[in-house]
Formats: sequence, C-alpha cells, structure tokens
Amino acid sequence: MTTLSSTSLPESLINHNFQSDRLSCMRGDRMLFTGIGFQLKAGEWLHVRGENGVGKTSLLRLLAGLSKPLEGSIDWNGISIEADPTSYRRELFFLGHRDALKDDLTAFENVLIASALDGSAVSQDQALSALCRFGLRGRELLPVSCLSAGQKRRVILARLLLRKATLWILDEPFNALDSRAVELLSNLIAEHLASGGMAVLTSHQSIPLPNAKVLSL
Ligand SMILES: Nc1ncnc2c1ncn2[C@@H]1O[C@H](COP(=O)(O)OP(=O)(O)OP(=O)(O)O)[C@@H](O)[C@H]1O
Repeated sequence: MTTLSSTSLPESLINHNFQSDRLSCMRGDRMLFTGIGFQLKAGEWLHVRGENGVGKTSLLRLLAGLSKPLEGSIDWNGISIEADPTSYRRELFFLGHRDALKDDLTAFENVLIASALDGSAVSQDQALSALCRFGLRGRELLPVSCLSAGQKRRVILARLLLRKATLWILDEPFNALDSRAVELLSNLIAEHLASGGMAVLTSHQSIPLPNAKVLSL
C-alpha cells in the first residue's frame, strides 16, 4: 500500500487532522451506534461500511455537522466542529443521498451558482470544462430536470472537481454511475488524496484507493 510522504505535501496540509471519539447516535427510539472513533491525517480516507439501515448516513451527517451526536466529539484540526462551524464548512464538501440540484436550472447554471455560494470563484470556462470532464458536453444547457439519474450525479461531481475543499464526505458517491463515471470519480478521489486531501465515503462496494481506513458499523 502506498503511503504519503509528509515531505511531499504543502506545509499547510501536513498537520491536517480529522478525528472523532466515542460518538453515539440515536434515531427515533433506537440507538444506532456507540463508541465510534477514528482519526484521519492528510492523504487518508475512511471507508464506512455496514448493512442497510445500520447508520452510515446518520454517521456522515454527524461528521458533516448537519446533526448532533448523542455523545462524543468530532474535531477538525484539533478544534470541535461545533466551536467554529463556519471555518469547518469552508473546508468541507458534503455529498448526500439527495442530489441538491435546482431542477429548473441548467447543469451549467447549477455549477456556477453552487460555486458562487461556496465562495469559490469559478469562471464559465472552468465550469464548462468540469462538466465536459464528467461527460456532459452537449447536455450543459439542459434543465437538470431533463437529465438522467446518472447525469445528475455527474453534475454534482463536476462541482466536486471545482470545489477547493480539503475534506470530502461522500454518501454512496458511486450510486447511479456507469463504469466510465466510476473510473473518473475514483481518479478524482485519488488525485484529491495524493494532494493531501481527506475523504470519508460510504459504499457497499470495495474501492481500490490507497491509504484506506475501514470503519464497520
Ligand atoms: N429522523 C429519523 N427518525 C427516525 N429514524 C430514523 C431517522 N433517520 C434515520 N432513521 C433510521 O435510522 C436507521 C439508520 O439509517 P441510515 O440512513 O443512517 O442507514 P444507512 O446505514 O445509511 O442505510 P443504507 O445502507 O440503506 O443507506 C434506519 O433504521 C432509519 O430508518
């Protein structure tokens, strides 16, 4: 297995650290999990695995700061994500189950608006080239409502390409993708990790990426 040399990373990334300790989560009257802990450093990723309904999405929503744990801590660079949620969100890209696209806008408009809201200045050329990289040439000016499930997913992945986030939290990112798009996304995640990024993914499939840590719920 390849390991990242800390000397090959920019100074600003070497000390990045994402960590949780003793997390527990309750949904309805059911305790989904207790005592969950992990630590990720620059270039590492966490594969969250488990059967349907075990709590993977619930865990990712906690890690993204979208809901609160019953107990336990989640720290980004040694600081609780609750203490400075704005800085944390700037470093984060979260891909949930739902596509989070505006159906009446085009793929191109969706990418431009999402990037503006993220605070990343993206040019029209960059947006078009990201959509093309994900095979959407010729589809970029269609309303998203006219795209297939896999094409909608590809629009989100074009956003991922443009977003300069250090931590990617991706819930079932390979869902609805064909084999070409799976390869593109795998390459994109590999590039992200090689440049010192981190990722937390759920997937029922094995993912051939280096520097994996596995968390089985
Ligand atoms: N708001 C809620 N209220 C009550 N129960 C909930 C709520 N959200 C989730 N659950 C329950 O919590 C359990 C875990 O759901 P979750 O979506 O985290 O599972 P998962 O491991 O991601 O499943 P899958 O592999 O099917 O996507 C499920 O039984 C679900 O019905």
